[in-house]
Amino acid sequence: MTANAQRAFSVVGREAAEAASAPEGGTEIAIDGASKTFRRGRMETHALDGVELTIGAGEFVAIVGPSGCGKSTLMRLVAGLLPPSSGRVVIGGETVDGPYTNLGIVFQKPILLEWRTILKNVLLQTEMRHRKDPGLVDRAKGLLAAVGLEGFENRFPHELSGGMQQRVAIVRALIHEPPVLLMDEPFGALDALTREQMRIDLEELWLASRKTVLFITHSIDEAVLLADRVVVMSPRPGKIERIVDLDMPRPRGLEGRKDPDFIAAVESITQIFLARGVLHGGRKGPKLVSA
Ligand SMILES: Nc1ncnc2c1ncn2[C@@H]1O[C@H](COP(=O)(O)OP(=O)(O)OP(=O)(O)O)[C@@H](O)[C@H]1O
Repeated sequence: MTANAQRAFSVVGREAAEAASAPEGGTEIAIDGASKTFRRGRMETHALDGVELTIGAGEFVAIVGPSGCGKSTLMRLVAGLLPPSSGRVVIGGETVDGPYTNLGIVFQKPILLEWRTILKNVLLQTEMRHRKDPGLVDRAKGLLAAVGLEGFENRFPHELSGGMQQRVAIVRALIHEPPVLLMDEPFGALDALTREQMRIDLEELWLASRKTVLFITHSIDEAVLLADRVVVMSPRPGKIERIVDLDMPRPRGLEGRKDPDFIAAVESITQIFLARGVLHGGRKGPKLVSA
């Protein structure tokens, strides 16, 4: 699958660019002082507080933070699915003021339509956008093959494992060649081995297409192995606590874990969570040091 994915994705990217003038690579995302407070009656939840972050075109940024710190809320602001209470999100120079469609989203659950085949689940994305570019079916098949699903095009979701279904969800998010990919805990529901493989495959897909990726995860390891920068968020109301730059060579694959920079980055993020009381070392665990 490894060499296959590279090949299929660069071919798919080239064909898409030729057929639909879709941009290769990503688009810059600027989050400009975004805050969000949810209100219901007299109840207020201050979910996000003044988040300031620019994600460069083609950059892979991961966000880690404790449960409830506003990670999904931030993603929904970027996608235009929620309006910020203050501040704004700008994608490719355009202020987001409603659902932003030139992106792909992958959630923790694949959310496939049981009555549609795998191929038709993927093509749903293009049907909703009224896209009729030539070669769409071939492109969908190429992407499915690139994620190891050749021969499953005419199967139904219940015939696939959880990991395979999540691969379909990733293909569905990529079929319209969006310059931006938002991923909210995409591997959170998978077993550890499948999750590891998905992580390796995602890095390859990204290397071949260089989309701008915003990736939310609870796993420090996953964030460090995948990202160019890891954004560490504070407990609610979520603020950016620290941004960790990662300059490890790619592809990081399985070997990435041996890199001294990986070990140092995981340690430094763990210390931030220990210092904030998000993690506890246990009796034999690491001592709490102030981060
Ligand atoms: N639609 C909503 N109405 C009211 N409160 C909400 C809404 N969506 C989220 N919240 C609240 O905002 C806060 C942040 O939620 P959010 O889902 O963004 O956190 P998260 O960091 O993604 O959490 P997790 O890691 O557990 O998925 C939480 O306190 C949540 O209860």
